[in-house]
Amino acid sequence: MSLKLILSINAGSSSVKVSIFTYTSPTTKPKQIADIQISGLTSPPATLKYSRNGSQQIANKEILSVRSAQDAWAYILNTLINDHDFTALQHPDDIEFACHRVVHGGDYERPTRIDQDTFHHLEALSDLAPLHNAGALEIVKAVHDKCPKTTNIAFFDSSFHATIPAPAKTYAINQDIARKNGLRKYGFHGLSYSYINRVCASHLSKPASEMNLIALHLGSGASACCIRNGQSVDTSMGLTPLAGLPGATRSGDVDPSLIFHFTHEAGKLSPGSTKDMHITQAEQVLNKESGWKALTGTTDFGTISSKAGEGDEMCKLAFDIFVDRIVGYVGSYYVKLDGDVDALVFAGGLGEKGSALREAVVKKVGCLGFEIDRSKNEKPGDEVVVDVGKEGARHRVLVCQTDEQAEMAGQCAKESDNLRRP
Ligand SMILES: Nc1ncnc2c1ncn2[C@@H]1O[C@H](COP(=O)(O)OP(=O)(O)O)[C@@H](O)[C@H]1O
Ligand SMILES: CC(=O)OP(=O)(O)O
Ligand SMILES: [Mg+2]
Repeated sequence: MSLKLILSINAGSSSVKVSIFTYTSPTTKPKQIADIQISGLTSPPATLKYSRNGSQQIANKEILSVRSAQDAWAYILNTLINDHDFTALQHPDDIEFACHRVVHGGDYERPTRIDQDTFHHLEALSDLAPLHNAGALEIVKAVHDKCPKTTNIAFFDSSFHATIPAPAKTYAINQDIARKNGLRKYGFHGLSYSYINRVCASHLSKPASEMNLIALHLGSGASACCIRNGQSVDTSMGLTPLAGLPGATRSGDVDPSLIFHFTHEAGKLSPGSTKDMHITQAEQVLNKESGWKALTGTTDFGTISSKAGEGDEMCKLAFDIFVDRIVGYVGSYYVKLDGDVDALVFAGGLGEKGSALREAVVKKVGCLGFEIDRSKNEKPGDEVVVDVGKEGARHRVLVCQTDEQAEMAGQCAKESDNLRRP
């Protein structure tokens, strides 16, 4: 019999990333054997990258036909199955577990096997994560159809934030209605924060349960997380991933009244709604037509950052808005941690690649004891965690190559005996 595989699927708002792992037992760490991703879904043409056993097979191939998470998944599965040299994955039955990153998990606090009931519960949450859940569930359906023997497990971005205390997660609104409708802060990017906490703990030789971090996951969607003793005690996203920091197409926090002055049709159903997902014009505007795209015309922060450096006015404004909002969270979380901070951590596409952004943020929070080492910051290298702070500074600054797929695979292997279908 061939080796059993875990396939981890991460449907982000601008990308679909899939990693394939082998595993032998619940106590051994899964080994990544292939990684394939399609990114740039919000700034076409999308590009494909594929590597197997550490060697690159495809580098940045432009694929004009792919425009959605579903297209991306179909393209990825085809690429894997048609790679006849990928001997570990020759047949769909080789995949024992498919791990799906599901952004909004409502009250789910643990990874959950997806049966019909769970699927319907998650469908009901799609309206609360309009850039994510519906796409992820389409992929679940496709795996279910194409790989009938595979067990599908949902891993929730919101689970890591189940520890946020009441004052931080409660909105100051009528609590009867809040409870009835589940209106509270959930928080997202939790798979990433869980991974960041663990690998940074190992980098600093500290137990994961004693880590105090201000962690920034800055991707197409961006958030900040305050971690005390290895647990989330606050985060910037809220009921939905719209709250907090701006993103590629998201406004982040605005005065809630703003939308009624922006359009008189705020409450009407948006033409962007589908059979499975209902969103209002307000949600359409603030989730899909705002952020970097609205300010600069592009969702690629790499481009924005370099144009800002060349003096483009709107790109500079977008860059400065981001720095302004990020440092607001760093200051707030520094106070929540009573200044007892092991590190400020940058992760996610922009956090890992955006050296100018890191430099600008760290400079602004210099008064708290963070300092950047410019040469380390320019080229942090390929290690999972790298120090980019100045030696001798009061607090450390780290860059972490976060890996939501590895986080899911690790948790899946550990709990495989419980997650397997009876
Ligand atoms: N060199 C760069 N500098 C700054 N940002 C970058 C750079 N390269 C890519 N990015 C940003 O990273 C984003 C993708 O981040 P990622 O975390 O992979 O996205 P997702 O939210 O889809 O998971 C891109 O949209 C782009 O804005
Ligand atoms: C929650 C969220 O915004 O995720 P992503 O950054 O992957 O789009
Ligand atoms: Mg992401």
